[in-house]
Amino acid sequence: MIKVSDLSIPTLDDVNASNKKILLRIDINSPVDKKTGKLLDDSRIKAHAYTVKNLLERDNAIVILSHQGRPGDDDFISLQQHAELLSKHIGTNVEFIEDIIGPYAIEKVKKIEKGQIYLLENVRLVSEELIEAPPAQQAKTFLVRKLSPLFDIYVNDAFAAAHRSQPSLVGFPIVLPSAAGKVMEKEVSALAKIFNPEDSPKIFVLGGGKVSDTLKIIEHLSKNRVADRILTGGLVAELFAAAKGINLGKANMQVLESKGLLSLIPRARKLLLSGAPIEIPVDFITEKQNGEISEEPANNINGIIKDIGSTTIEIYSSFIKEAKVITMRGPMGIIEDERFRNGTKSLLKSAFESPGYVIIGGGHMISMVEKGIEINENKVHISTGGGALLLFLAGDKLPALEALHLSWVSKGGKS
Ligand SMILES: Nc1ncnc2c1ncn2[C@@H]1O[C@H](COP(=O)(O)OP(=O)(O)OP(=O)(O)O)[C@@H](O)[C@H]1O
Ligand SMILES: O=C(O)[C@H](O)COP(=O)(O)O
Repeated sequence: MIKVSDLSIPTLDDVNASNKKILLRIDINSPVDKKTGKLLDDSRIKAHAYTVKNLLERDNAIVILSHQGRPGDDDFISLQQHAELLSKHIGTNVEFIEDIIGPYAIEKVKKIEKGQIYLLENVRLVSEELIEAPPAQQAKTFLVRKLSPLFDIYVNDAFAAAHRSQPSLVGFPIVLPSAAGKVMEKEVSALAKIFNPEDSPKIFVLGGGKVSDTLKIIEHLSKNRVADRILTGGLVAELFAAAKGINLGKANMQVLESKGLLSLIPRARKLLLSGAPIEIPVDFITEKQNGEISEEPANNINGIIKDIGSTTIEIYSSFIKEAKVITMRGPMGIIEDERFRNGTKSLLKSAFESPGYVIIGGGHMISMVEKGIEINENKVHISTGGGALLLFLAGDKLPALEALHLSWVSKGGKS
């Protein structure tokens, strides 16, 4: 049992997860190379392999659900590659089932035997999965009604998706005995232990491309007064620069417009005016149409913004070195291109060298942590979460954790 504020979260040891048919929700949403469609990083797959192995050792039959990307985006792809990588990390074959709730999947799941592992297709192909609603409502979806009668236990290991109130995350705990998996347990207990609200200064380094989500997170961090300083990069920085009235040039404003981000400017401006401790880069690495790469001050931009500049790196690094806790999510630049990785790499280096505690989250950010470097677990927590991690640190109750709590108390705290 894990206690998170007033929530009681059951673990695998609380639900007798042996010799059972288990529905396991994981989050193996991974960065994808736009050109080749290949996965760029398998950190999340590796992390969840540990839970699957644990369930396998307990003589269970395991059916796995996960999502990848969002409909309409380049990284909204099949889970075929994920099944291969999961097999590699577990050391046992994970059969990929190209179906979710159709007759093929249902027949396969009915016949699954102990020791077998199936990975169903990307759950976001089921349109219901994209609608957020309270657990009781999600329990009535086709997804939950079709799959739940085929299982004994539901295990939620998807910490990285725990901030979404989607059927695969909050619907099943209403109808099945449920528990947190090993990754969920490790994340929640580690973060609760290391993240002391009293420790300051707390610095958040927030970049990447999920601007709308990050804006919401900054609103929460600011409202709950959790952050002493928020260092922005990536498209998040561009939004705040535009909100501050900095002229980023026509081409960059067009990038913001094409991503539907201009409508977020009033909210970003409100945060700035309310005194939220948001820092904006003073220079950027840009690329012109003819391929020329330059470093330009924020108030005189001619190319397209691709990374933060060297003065920004210097200033941000000095803040990072003074912090007690540094949380980083979302890269500073377009890291898919090697030429624009320097900002992210340099800030990661500063964080690892700083005396403060470092929490790193988000698929792209994790992929930038050098493979093979020694991580001191007493000083660094590499989280599988991105948005979920930050909302958890902001003090929000995550819907998936609330649903596990509901499941537990509805059974009188018994399995
Ligand atoms: N200036 C920029 N302009 C456009 N895209 C950018 C810029 N800076 C970063 N990005 C893009 O942001 C994307 C990563 O952002 P994202 O918010 O998904 O981070 P993440 O670490 O993967 O977090 P999560 O796992 O929570 O999604 C990359 O594809 C990168 O190219
Ligand atoms: O990468 C993430 O943050 C999680 O997989 C959740 O994905 P989402 O932001 O598309 O819901």
